[in-house]
Amino acid sequence: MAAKEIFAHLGSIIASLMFIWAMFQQYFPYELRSHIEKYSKRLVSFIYPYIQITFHEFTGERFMRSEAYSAIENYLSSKSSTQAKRLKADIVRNSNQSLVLSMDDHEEVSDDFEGIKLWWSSGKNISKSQVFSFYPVTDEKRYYKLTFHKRYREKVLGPYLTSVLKEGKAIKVRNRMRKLYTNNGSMWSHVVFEHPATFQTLAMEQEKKKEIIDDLITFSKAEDFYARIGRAWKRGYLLYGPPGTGKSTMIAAMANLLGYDIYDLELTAVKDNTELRKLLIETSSKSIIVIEDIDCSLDLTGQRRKKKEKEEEGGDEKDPRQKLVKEERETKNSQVTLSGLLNFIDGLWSACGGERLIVFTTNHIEKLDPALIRKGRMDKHIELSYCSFEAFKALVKNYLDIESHDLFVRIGELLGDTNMTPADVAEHLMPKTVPADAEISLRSLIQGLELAKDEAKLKAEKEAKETPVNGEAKEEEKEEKSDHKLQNQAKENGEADHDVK
Ligand SMILES: Nc1ncnc2c1ncn2[C@@H]1O[C@H](COP(=O)(O)OP(=O)(O)OP(=O)(O)O)[C@@H](O)[C@H]1O
Ligand SMILES: [Mg+2]
Repeated sequence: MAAKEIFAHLGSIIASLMFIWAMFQQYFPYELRSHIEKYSKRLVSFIYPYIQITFHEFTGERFMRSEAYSAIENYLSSKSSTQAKRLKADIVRNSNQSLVLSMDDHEEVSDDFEGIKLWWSSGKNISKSQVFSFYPVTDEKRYYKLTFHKRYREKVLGPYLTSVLKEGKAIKVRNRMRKLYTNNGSMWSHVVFEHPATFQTLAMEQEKKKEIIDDLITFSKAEDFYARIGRAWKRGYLLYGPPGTGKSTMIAAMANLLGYDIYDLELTAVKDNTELRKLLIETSSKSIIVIEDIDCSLDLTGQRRKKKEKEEEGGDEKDPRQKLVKEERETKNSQVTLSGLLNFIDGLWSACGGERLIVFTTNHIEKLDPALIRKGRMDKHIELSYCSFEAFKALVKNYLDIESHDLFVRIGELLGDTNMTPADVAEHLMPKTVPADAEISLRSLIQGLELAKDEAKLKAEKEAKETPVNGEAKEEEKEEKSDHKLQNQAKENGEADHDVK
């Protein structure tokens, strides 16, 4: 009964206060009112020891959302979900479509920074549009307000706000939709990148996998280190191995691990070095620039072939018409040169900020120019090879969800004797029935392995028979190889960066 009376009283007091406030606003002359408001605010700030900072959603240019506001929104999202009672929910389209909660208007959450207590509250100002319309548009201006004791002014304005903005931006990067860019001539176009590959699902030796993950994480956190030693914040990876051993899969896993965008650069579609420069300058920070099958996209053997061509055509060049035709053909073929690419890996990066990984893949590492893959350009060389027993166990855990089986011993033996790629092994392990029957898949794998072993044996026998006949050809090949070696040595001795045209 008593509580009811109190509420009744409270109600009437609030009603009277509101009435007085309305009268005050209506009948007090404007000048007087603003004076009273000004002085009352001063009085309040004199007694009230707290400082308030407001961060508006839109500042200056009306349609530009304030960066600080969205960073704070992200920063507060984790705090709001545990503290605020009224929340707003929204779906963020990232790799796992998570639900993001933020605090609703007029909610408050507290925060703690080195023992300092602070309060964040959200609110909105509603101003009616001045334009007359049948559907009056109300203009909502949201803001966040930070309140703290004036004693901590310096600490809050400096380190605290910096850390809030930094963390907020980092959360935004984590939540954003990632993109896969491809170049169409000299333009990038992009689609949403949603590849499910992760390092957990990647089949390779555990130790090697851990080393790569550690390397990537260290790189992504080393901004200060790279700045201190005066190097551009970039790292080159060369992934090599036979087709179907997981090179492309690993690139997707890298992007998923670090939350980077991917720029899949198709060199054959790039006209010349100028276009390459333009494309690379347009790439954003936090990205992986991928050039697949580098040996195929860049004609590294071109130099030698052109020399031979010149020798053959040496006599004809006196004829100006033929010379013209030849030059024309050369300019048509002239695409990106090795030196153009090298300049980019080395030169440009120092100029534009932000972290970048550059990944080359190839099936034939021996064909690559040593200038391209020396340390500093391609810092880490990763070999992806045929399926080992350890890699098989990882695959079988993913595909069939088993960790041991009687047939594993036989499979282990066969994997040691034959070269089968993880892609082929994976194909055998694909469930063939619903529900999956592990035994059927494993037997199919054994059959496949036995077949591959027999084929390899036949091939070896055939080659052994043909060897004496092909002896001369082998000799020639050897000569070519030593020729190549000599060239490479010459390049390493200082003229590494010259054009290979
Ligand atoms: N190490 C691996 N772990 C898990 N799956 C793998 C692995 N290697 C290959 N696969 C499977 O095989 C398929 C082909 O692999 P991927 O495209 O990565 O090969 P690649 O090395 O890029 O081949 P290519 O040289 O022809 O481009 C993938 O879809 C993937 O599912
Ligand atoms: Mg590939």
